[in-house]
Amino acid sequence: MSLSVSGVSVRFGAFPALVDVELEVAEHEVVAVLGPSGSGKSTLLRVIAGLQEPSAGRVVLDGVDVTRVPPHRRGVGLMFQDHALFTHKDVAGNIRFGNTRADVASLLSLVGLPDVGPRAVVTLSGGEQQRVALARALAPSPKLLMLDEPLGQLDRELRERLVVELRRLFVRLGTTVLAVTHDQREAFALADRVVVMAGGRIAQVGTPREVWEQPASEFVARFLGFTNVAPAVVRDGVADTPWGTVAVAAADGSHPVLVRPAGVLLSTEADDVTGVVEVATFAGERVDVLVKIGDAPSLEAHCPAATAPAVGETVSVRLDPAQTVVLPRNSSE
Ligand SMILES: Nc1ncnc2c1ncn2[C@@H]1O[C@H](COP(=O)(O)OP(=O)(O)OP(=O)(O)O)[C@@H](O)[C@H]1O
Repeated sequence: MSLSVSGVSVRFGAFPALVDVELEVAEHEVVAVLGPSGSGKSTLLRVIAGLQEPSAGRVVLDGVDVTRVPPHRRGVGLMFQDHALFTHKDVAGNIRFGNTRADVASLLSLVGLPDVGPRAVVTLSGGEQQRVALARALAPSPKLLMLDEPLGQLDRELRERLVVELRRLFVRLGTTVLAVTHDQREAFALADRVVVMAGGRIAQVGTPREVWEQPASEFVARFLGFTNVAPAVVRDGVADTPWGTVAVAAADGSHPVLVRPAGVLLSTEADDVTGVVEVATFAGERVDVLVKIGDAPSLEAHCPAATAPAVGETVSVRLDPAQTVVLPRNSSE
């Protein structure tokens, strides 16, 4: 099922929860909606599901305007953050609640739990309950499946495993999926495209790679976890940053600049810019280092473990142009 959201706004009293949101999702596409708490992700899902009436705008499913169609007639499935299984029913009973004619055995084998039908819900682990909730959401064979923080409550290791399973399952089923998450790694692993929201607006839409490589604003860059963002003055293809100069392809003027931690090159050879290692955190194959250069904000560097400097060491700092991104000057945040 294809989805088109156009000009959707939602106000709660004077508070604008969604502002003129435009979003197109193609049939079979998996899209993740990403953003900080309160940015409007759940509200957007609720508008599409028909649980929240928009103050303005339209929701179109497969070419049909459903803005005034009640939720149960939209053919969309919704799985909420707190998966809200009925604890007084067994697993099979929970799945049939969504659809009395559901093929419980196939749905359970689809989510990798073939034998749990007769089990009491409370005897399942958190991850198993999450999968049962997914099986229940899939029971009516929705053409558009919407998931609100599908892996929200689980620990990181389980989430990383389940997200790969979910992705495979969606590809196999060919269902159009819209999934809300506040975790960028989860969004990147799950989705064909991600939508980054900020303050009720869409801050960026793109493939995970596009968003990672070229954040649309300083806000998006910081939300993705990049901390090396600072104002720079560009002249003749060279950006003057608080951490030294670096070649960039940008017009002259002031721009925020992002330097990815892998592009902060540290060495013990004498060079123009030097700093002192404040923190060195072992992270397996690499060491995450914070370097203090004069009064500049601390600079994060990812160093190969074999050559990483120690705390207190003085190091030369160079910035790799290939890992430097000039961000738009007038970011909306
Ligand atoms: N029924 C409501 N009445 C008033 N304000 C609301 C209502 N529902 C949501 N809001 C507000 O709208 C904003 C967006 O809420 P929403 O739940 O969509 O955010 P979110 O991005 O899903 O956040 P989270 O990641 O914390 O779930 C929040 O500031 C929230 O407090």
